[in-house]
Amino acid sequence: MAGLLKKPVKIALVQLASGSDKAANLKHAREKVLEAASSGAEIVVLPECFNSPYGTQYFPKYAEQLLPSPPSEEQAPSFYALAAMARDAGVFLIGGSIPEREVVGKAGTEEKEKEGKEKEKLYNTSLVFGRKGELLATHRKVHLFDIDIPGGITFMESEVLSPGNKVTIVDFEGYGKVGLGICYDVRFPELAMVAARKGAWGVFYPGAFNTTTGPLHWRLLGQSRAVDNQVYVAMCSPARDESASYRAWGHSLVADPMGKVLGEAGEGEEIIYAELDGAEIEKTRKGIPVSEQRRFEVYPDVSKGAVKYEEDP
Ligand SMILES: NC(=O)CC(=O)C(=O)O
Repeated sequence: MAGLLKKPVKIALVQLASGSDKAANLKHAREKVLEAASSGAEIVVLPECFNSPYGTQYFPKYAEQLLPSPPSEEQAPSFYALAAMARDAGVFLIGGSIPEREVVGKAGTEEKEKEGKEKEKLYNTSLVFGRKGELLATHRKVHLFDIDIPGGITFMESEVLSPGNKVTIVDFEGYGKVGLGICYDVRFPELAMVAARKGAWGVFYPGAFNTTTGPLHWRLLGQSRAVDNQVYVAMCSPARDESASYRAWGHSLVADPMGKVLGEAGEGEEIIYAELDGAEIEKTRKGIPVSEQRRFEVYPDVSKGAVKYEEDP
């Protein structure tokens, strides 16, 4: 009987170097996605904010209107570029994340009349495309990155962004289901736990940790989510740009269901490949059967009850 991961799959994490020129970033991402596909990858992942520099000052300028369907290629170039990359490479593409603009209170609506003007909300959003370039899922970063470490880093995504409100699980036809989170989401075990208990074989995180938190937490969190749930975990970072206001940690990595790191990048641009096999999930779960040993009479099952899980898009 096929397990959660229905057949072995090769994945690629593209630790992309990007800058301030959106068109150049999209072109470069396309080259790398095609390169990964020509090396046999069937699922390709891009980093958080791969089409822009990362920072609250950049989100409004780079944001595109994406949903329910993008207005035009001119207004949503990243959406169309990602769809074309997935189609031309023939891969499942987890398109990192990009700043998204949602116009609320449209002209003529009651909300608009009350407010007297159109308003907009911004999100940090990941788009997932299938092999024919069709949109499979969208995930808006649920946990906004608001931290203040004296002498380290202060970052307040919530000054500009609104959070997403759902757990995202996407079905890759022929392979099975994966969960999706963006960066800071990895610090919240519940998202990965819900996805795993709903049958995901892996959890994918486009992310951009930094040089303060990255050294201690990035790898630890990736391994923790893998071990907690006995699933594969993949985390894909941008390459470090020493001249940027936000210096990404890099170190894109894949952890297996035992928590072993199968591949990890350095700080520069690089593609990390890993071959994933569902038999590893079954072997781990047979040897350490935590999923049968849970004590839901002692604590609640977070995958039950008030879980927001909407069909995508
Ligand atoms: N950039 C993030 O969302 C998260 C991060 O850098 C951290 O948690 O540390």
